[in-house]
Amino acid sequence: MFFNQTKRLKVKDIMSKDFIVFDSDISLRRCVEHIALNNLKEVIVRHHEKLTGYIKFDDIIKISLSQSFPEKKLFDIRANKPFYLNVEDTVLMAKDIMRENQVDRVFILDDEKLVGVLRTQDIVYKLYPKIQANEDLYELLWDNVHEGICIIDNKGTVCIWGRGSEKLYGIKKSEIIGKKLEEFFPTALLLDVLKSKEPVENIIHSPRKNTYVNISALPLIKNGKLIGVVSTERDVSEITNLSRELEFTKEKLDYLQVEVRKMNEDKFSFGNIVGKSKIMTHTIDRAYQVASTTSSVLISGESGTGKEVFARAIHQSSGREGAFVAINCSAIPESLFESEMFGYESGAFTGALSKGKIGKIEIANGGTLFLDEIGDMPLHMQAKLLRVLQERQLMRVGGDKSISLDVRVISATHRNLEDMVKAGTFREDLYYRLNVVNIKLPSLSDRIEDVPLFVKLFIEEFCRENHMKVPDISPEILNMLMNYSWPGNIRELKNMVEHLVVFSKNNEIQIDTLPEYINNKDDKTINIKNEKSLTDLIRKTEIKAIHDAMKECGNNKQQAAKLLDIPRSTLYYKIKFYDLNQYL
Ligand SMILES: Nc1ncnc2c1ncn2[C@@H]1O[C@H](COP(=O)(O)OP(=O)(O)OP(=O)(O)O)[C@@H](O)[C@H]1O
Repeated sequence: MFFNQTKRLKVKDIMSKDFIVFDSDISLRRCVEHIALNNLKEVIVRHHEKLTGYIKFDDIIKISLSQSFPEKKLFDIRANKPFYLNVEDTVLMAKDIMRENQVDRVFILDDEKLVGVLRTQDIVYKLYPKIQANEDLYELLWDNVHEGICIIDNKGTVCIWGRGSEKLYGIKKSEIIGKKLEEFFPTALLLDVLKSKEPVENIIHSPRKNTYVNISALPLIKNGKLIGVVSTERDVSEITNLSRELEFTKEKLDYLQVEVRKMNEDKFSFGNIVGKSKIMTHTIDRAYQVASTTSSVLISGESGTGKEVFARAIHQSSGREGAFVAINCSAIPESLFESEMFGYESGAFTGALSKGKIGKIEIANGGTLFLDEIGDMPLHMQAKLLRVLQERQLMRVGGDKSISLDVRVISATHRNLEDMVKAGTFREDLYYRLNVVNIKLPSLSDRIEDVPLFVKLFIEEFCRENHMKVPDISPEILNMLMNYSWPGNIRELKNMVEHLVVFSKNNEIQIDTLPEYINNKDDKTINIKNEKSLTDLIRKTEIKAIHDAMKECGNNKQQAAKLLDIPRSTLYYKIKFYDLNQYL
C-alpha cells in the first residue's frame, strides 16, 4: 500500500507472533529455560485446554530469585488477566483498550485461536515508522502541489509551510515553522479566519508589487473544536496582469473606436461622395434611401467606380453600431476562406493556426459585412454563407457553440452575376438573397461632367497629404481629361492627378506631362466604339462644345451662345442641365 492510512491499520499488520503457551502444571525451572532460550517476553498459561492468563517475563524472574523456586509450578503464580482482540480489529482499538485497562499488551485471536500478541513496543517500533512515512508523504504532497499551503494551529503558530508558499513569499520553512504567523503577516487572512471561524474563498490579494494570489482559508474543526486554519494560495499574477492589460487595451480600443467612427463619419458620409451629374445624384439618393434599412445591397459597376466608397457611406449613415468589415473575395486563397470568414476555435488546427481566431463575419456582428468581388467566392463557400445568412447563426470551425448574428450584408461585383447564375457558377438562391436592392454605379465616362470635380478633389487631397501648395490647372488640360474615356474609372483618374501634381512646375500643372493617349490635340474625333448610346454621344459632344465655347469667349455666356449658334436661354438651360457652372 503506497499510502498507509494509520487510522485503518489492523492489529494483524503489526502484531508479534513470538509467543508461547504452557500448561499450568509445567515447572517454573523449565519455564525459565524456555524463556531464556527463546528470548520471550511472557508466557501464556493454559489450564485444561483453556487460556487462563499470562505471566510477564519480569514477574517470572522475580519469583525465580526466591528460595522455593525449584519446586514451584506455573499455576503457583498469579497470572494477569488477558485482553483479546480479533485479527481484523484496528491498532487504534488496541491502543484504546491498553490505555483504558492500563495493560501493555493484548492478545490476538483468529477464529478463537491465539495467533499473536500486540505489545506497546510493537506500536512504538512498527506504527511510528508508518506514521513517519505518512508525514513524509504529506510533506511531499504539499511541497509538490502548485498552490502554496499554510496551516496554523489555534494559537496562530505556523505548523505547515509548503514549498509553493516559500516561492510565493520568499520565506523558507525553516524561518517560519514554529513561529507566530502574525510576526510575518500581521494582516493575514488566516488570522481573520482563526477569529471568525468562517471559511473565506477565492479572495484576490497582492502580497507584493505585481504579484497577485487567489487565496482560500478554511477553519479546521475537530470534535466541534477549532484546531487550526489551513489556507491554499494560487499565483494568479500572470492572469491578473494580463486581464488588467486587457482592460486598459479595451478602454483604449473603445476610445479609438469612437475616434475612428468620428473620422469615418466625416470621411465616408454621403456628403463626401463626389458627383453632381444627374446619374450620380440619382444613385446617391437611392443609396441614401436604402442605408437606414437592413436590406442586403448589391453594388455593381466597373472596377474603380467607387463601389467600396458607396458601401462605406451606406454603413456610415445606417446608424449601425458595429464595425464595417470588408472582405475581398478575390484575394483569399480558397483553402483559407472558411477559417477567414467563420474563424476557428483553438485546437481546430495545428501549427501556426493552433491558437484560434475570430472570423470576419463575427467581427462584423452588429455592423456591416462588405463582400467585395462576391463573384469570386468559391461555390462551396457560397453555400455556407447562404446558410449563415438564412439562419442568422454562426459556428466557428472546430466549435460547438452557435453565435447569433445581426449583420447587414453589402456585396459588390464588377461581374454580371445573372450570367454567372445562368452558367451555374453562382448560386441563384444566394444571388437573390444578396441582390435585394441593386445599385449600379456608372462608369466615369458616363458622368464625364464629374471629372473636373474629382480633379479638384484629388489635387487638394494629394497636396494636403504631401504638404504642397495647390497648383493651377488650365481649362485646356481639364478639357483633355474630360475627353478621355477613363477605362480604369475614378481610380485611374486619381492616379493620373497624382502624376500631374508631382510633375507640376511653377505651381502649375504642365500640359506636356499628360500622357500621349490623353494629350492628343489633333484627335477631335470621337471613337464611336467607346460610346454606349447616341444620347451619350450627344451629351458628351454638347458638354465639350459648351466648354470649348465658354473658354474661347472668356466665360462670356452671351458670346458663347452666339458662337454655338443657339439662343442664350438654351445655353443657360444646358449649363444648368449638365451642372456645368462650377467648371466654367
Ligand atoms: N464618389 C467618389 N468620391 C470620392 N472618391 C471616390 C469616389 N468614388 C471612388 N472614389 C475613389 O476612387 C478609388 C476607387 O474607389 P473604390 O475602391 O470604391 O472602387 P471600387 O469600385 O470598389 O473598385 P474595385 O472594384 O476595383 O474594388 C478610391 O480611391 C476612392 O476613394
